[in-house]
Amino acid sequence: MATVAVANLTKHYGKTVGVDDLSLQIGDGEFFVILGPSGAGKTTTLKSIAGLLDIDGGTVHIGGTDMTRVEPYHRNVAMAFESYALYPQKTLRQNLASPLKSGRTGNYTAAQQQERIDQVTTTLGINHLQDRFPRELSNGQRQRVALGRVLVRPADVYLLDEPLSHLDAKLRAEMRAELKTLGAMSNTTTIYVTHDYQEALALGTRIAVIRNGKLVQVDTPAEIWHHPADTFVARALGQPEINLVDAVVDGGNVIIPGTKFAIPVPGDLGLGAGDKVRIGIRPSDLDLVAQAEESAGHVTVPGRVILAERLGRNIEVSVDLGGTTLIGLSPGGPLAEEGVDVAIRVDLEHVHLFAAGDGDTARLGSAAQRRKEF
Ligand SMILES: Nc1ncnc2c1ncn2[C@@H]1O[C@H](COP(=O)(O)OP(=O)(O)OP(=O)(O)O)[C@@H](O)[C@H]1O
Repeated sequence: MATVAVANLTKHYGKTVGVDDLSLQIGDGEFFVILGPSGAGKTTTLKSIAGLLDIDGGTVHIGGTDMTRVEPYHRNVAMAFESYALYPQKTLRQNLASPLKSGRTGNYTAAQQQERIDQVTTTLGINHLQDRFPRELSNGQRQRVALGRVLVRPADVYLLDEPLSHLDAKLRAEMRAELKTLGAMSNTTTIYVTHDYQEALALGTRIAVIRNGKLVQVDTPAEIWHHPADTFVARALGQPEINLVDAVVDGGNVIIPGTKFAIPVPGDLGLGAGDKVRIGIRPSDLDLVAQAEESAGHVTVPGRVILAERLGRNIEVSVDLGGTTLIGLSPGGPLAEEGVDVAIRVDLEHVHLFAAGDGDTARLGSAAQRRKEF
């Protein structure tokens, strides 16, 4: 177990930005997730912590010790990559035993080795396959063995780079649950890279969202979900994506022009008449009701369902509010039908306000302000 502190980390590949002045503080025993789209700099960050890259600037401390110039071998971190190599001529058990034989992490008796192997293979659901060779395993099983090769070795920090990316959705969900128990069990500091927001929300004690090599927000999954720092973070989480709609301050209300959407202007944000903002509403926070009735703490707006498509367990509904369409997720029923006049109802706490603009714009007000806004 160890803390990890990355300060002002910078790495360029020629003219391409890998990471740019990135700072992260990771606590002892944390399961810390780095979330970001392809090319955001996730792998570059992990490799820098592992010592596998020549960085341009910044420092890496592990367990309070400056490791910036220390060879990877002496950092006592274990890193798993997206693509894994297994020894083809060794069984699953032998593949997992080899990291325990290197000697640098202590000497294990055969019984101790087997105990660790059993623990890891049980967690990963491959205990019954210990005598198989890699060629006798499915891709998903091979990926789990490769992950096992990392986890079997005691290390101060595990660095996992999209370890579930090659698994199908069902297996991924299962493995996610298993990894969570493993994290809780081993108590080792883990830094886990993914571009899958569900994985990030399910696994992370905290999540760092990065974009173009820069940190955008770092917080608990609940904070990131409920108080995204900007529209980029808001859009990165949730499927279907958060609705983002232009709005304007009119009198004491924020309104969406052309619709009956009106919410009181939140205090403390310094908004005045005519100011433009963007409203964000997650589809999962939008309920369909029969009519627009006043309801304390909510905004209700009449509209019409113009599209209803099944999306797994839910129906994705597009509701036209008068030239503005919002997407909602409904469990079904008579309101979730095309052509039906309905109203949408949203808890005011779930109405996000962002600065006006087309690209990524910032959340208005601090998280603390926003929480007591309405
Ligand atoms: N060896 C390299 N040479 C040149 N450019 C690189 C190299 N490695 C990474 N990059 C670039 O640096 C940026 C960050 O890459 P990185 O692999 O860290 O992103 P990532 O977030 O891990 O992406 P992915 O999810 O696709 O793996 C990208 O623009 C990438 O093209």
